[in-house]
Amino acid sequence: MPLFHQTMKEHGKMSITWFGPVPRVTITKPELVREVLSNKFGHFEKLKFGRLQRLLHNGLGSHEGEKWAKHRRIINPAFHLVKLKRMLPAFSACCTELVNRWEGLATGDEPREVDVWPEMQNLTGDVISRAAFGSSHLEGRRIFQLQGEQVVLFVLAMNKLHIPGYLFLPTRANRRMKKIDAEIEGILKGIIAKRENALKTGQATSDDLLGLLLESNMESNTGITTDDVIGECKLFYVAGMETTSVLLTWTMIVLCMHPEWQDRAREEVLHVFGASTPDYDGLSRLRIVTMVLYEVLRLYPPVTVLQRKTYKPMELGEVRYPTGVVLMLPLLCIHHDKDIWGPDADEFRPERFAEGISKASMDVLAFFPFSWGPRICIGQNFALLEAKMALTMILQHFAFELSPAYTHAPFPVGLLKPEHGAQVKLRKLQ
Ligand code: HEM
Repeated sequence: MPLFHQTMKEHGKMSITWFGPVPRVTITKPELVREVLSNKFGHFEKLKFGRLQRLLHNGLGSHEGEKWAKHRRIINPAFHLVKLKRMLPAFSACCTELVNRWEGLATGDEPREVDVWPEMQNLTGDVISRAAFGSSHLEGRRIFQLQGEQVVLFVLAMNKLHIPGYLFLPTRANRRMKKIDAEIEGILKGIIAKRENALKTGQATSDDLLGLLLESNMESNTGITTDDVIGECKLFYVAGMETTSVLLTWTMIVLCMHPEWQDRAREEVLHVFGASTPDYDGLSRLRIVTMVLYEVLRLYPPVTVLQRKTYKPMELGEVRYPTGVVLMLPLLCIHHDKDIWGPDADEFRPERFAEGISKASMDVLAFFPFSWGPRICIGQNFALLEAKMALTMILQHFAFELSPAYTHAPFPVGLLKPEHGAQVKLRKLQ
């Protein structure tokens, strides 16, 4: 993030820049970041991208006030521990498919080159489809392919948003975005109609996310509408698929760069599970794997910057802000701050998490890859469980190293992605 880096170098850790007529204040002191994210007095709101945002999703992540509180209350139970445990067979089924496909590729003694980034996108898209739609997950597959394309078009359109009415122009990209949106809505409406019929005749369980949303949709007055259900389903693909896929991608890349940690993680996995399918209790006991995932989330947080806007005049850290100021919280910079993490802040050292998050740095508030406060990521336990399951099964079956074709270029477009892919050589373990 060269702009943040340069601004902080020239003007210090707290600075102001202008985005056209909008003042943007960068805040990097962890206690101030925490104050913004805890939003005790409701003075901060999320940024709105209007029509463009609705083309991508219209769910929990963009709601405010009562609507947000109601949706969060309805969706929360889908992420309770007991529900997550029930999702584990779906996680392992998706991972088994991945391992089988890779085993088919890496036959013989020769290592086989694979770009693991699209592989991880497929995996996490499959996992979300199963968790959200249960038995209709195959129909959901098409959605994540379409949503993947929509995210790319969304990021390109963001750069042109300052041209008023741009979205209404019949450019090729705009027409494609609308077509994708219509196709996704069509698939979701089909899945929803099928499930509603099944619910009415008492055939379906409400265990998955769609079931929970529809149950609430059927409660008159207090429930949510069918459009809301569609908005939330779209969001789950955007929020849950790309984030976890980049976490897994960076984890594989970093474990290639640090084979000693790959060996340690594999030793632990084989010690706990041998060749068996991972279960919940075993996954919760994985210490080295957890330390590795935390250190990857610190160095390569999928979400690199959070943004909020002042909704009313307010005071923060002895500075008084008017309405409409954008507050930039560059979590990537805070995760790399040498004053907080020590002189080796840029190095991969999972052992800093050996005694948990609270002892990893000089400031317990400085690690927040899933954000903080009331709007903390609803899927963080889901994502960590999924990542542990996938990494465990990969380590059980393969050793991996970087391919000469790989170029290290973390690239923050929307999320922190590998600009030129993630080519890795896989060797099947006997
Ligand atoms: C490594 C994986 C993930 C990371 C790093 C991550 C990170 C985040 C962050 C930083 C936010 C806060 C955004 C903001 O306030 O501006 C967020 C919100 C959210 N995340 Fe995640 N996320 C991950 C996985 C998931 C998964 C798997 C799901 C769903 C299955 C999910 C669903 C959501 C939702 C619905 C919100 C909005 C919550 C609200 O506004 O109340 N995320 N995530």
